[in-house]
Amino acid sequence: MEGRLGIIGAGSMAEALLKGMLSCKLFSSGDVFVINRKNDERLNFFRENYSVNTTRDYKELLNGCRTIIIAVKPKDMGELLSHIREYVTRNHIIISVAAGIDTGFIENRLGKGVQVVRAMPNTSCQVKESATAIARGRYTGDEAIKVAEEIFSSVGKVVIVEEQALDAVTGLSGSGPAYVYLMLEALTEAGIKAGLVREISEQLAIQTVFGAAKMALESGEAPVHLRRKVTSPGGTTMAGINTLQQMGFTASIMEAVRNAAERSRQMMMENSR
Ligand SMILES: NC(=O)C1=CN([C@@H]2O[C@H](COP(=O)(O)OP(=O)(O)OC[C@H]3O[C@@H](n4cnc5c(N)ncnc54)[C@H](OP(=O)(O)O)[C@@H]3O)[C@@H](O)[C@H]2O)C=CC1
Ligand SMILES: O=C(O)[C@@H]1CCC=N1
Repeated sequence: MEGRLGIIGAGSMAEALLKGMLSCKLFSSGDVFVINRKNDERLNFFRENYSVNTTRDYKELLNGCRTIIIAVKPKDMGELLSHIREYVTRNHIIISVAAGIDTGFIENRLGKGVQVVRAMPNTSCQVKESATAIARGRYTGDEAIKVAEEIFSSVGKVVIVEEQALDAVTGLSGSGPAYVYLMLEALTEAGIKAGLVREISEQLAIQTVFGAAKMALESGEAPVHLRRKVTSPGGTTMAGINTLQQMGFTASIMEAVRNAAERSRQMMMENSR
């Protein structure tokens, strides 16, 4: 991609994104500038491991880069926006991945009709398998959306949604990898309890989740049909599925996504105070 990329925040999301983008050569490391607030070790780590440029100067970052990814915690957004406000222009493309911070919040604090894209990727960016949703702000042109689409397509799949869908997206696919890891932890422990050694149990659990996701992606069949194919009447799967449902598996997933989406909405309220 042409031009330079500025990344504000040097945490786990920034690293996952950067790793994915560099590995598919969307940007060369010399064209990427990373800034954080105080953690020197983290900036050194980015410089040494990814050969990107690092700075502590918002002016340098904003003057040198047209496309900016903001990856700071939602609670730090207000303070950050007040620091960069004077350097941001209408030519910039500001992409925020912060959960629960809407484009209006960013537009109001940056002023002057800045182009903002709100994105919700997940940490699987690192292996180029993110599920990302993006939404445009009030002043965002088609070219800015294309740039964001290109960035997140380089690290996985992208859907474009209306902004009101982003809390639901956050509860489902933003937080989703953690639900799957929890399931992997549980499957591994269950396998051990059923008599397997840890290494084998974990390997089987991971490959099973990977294989099931790949089937759902590639077979063109709905998950409900794929599930029925595994479940022989009176067989082992039925015994397992019945237990899962008796213990509220579907209900707990529905409630988890609902609660996470609600938390995303709450975060907006907390941060706009
Ligand atoms: N982790 C995930 O799975 C996902 C996270 N997100 C979103 O990504 C964002 C980042 O999350 P995550 O990477 O987990 O958080 P981290 O805490 O790992 O990283 C946040 C980074 O922001 C830096 N920072 C804070 N304030 C400023 C500032 N004013 N200027 C420059 N840098 C600053 C911090 O550096 P320092 O301490 O030096 O200030 C830190 O390096 C969040 O908004 C989150 O909602 C979105 C999707 C998935
Ligand atoms: O837990 C969080 O708040 C962030 C947003 C989505 C995933 N992690």
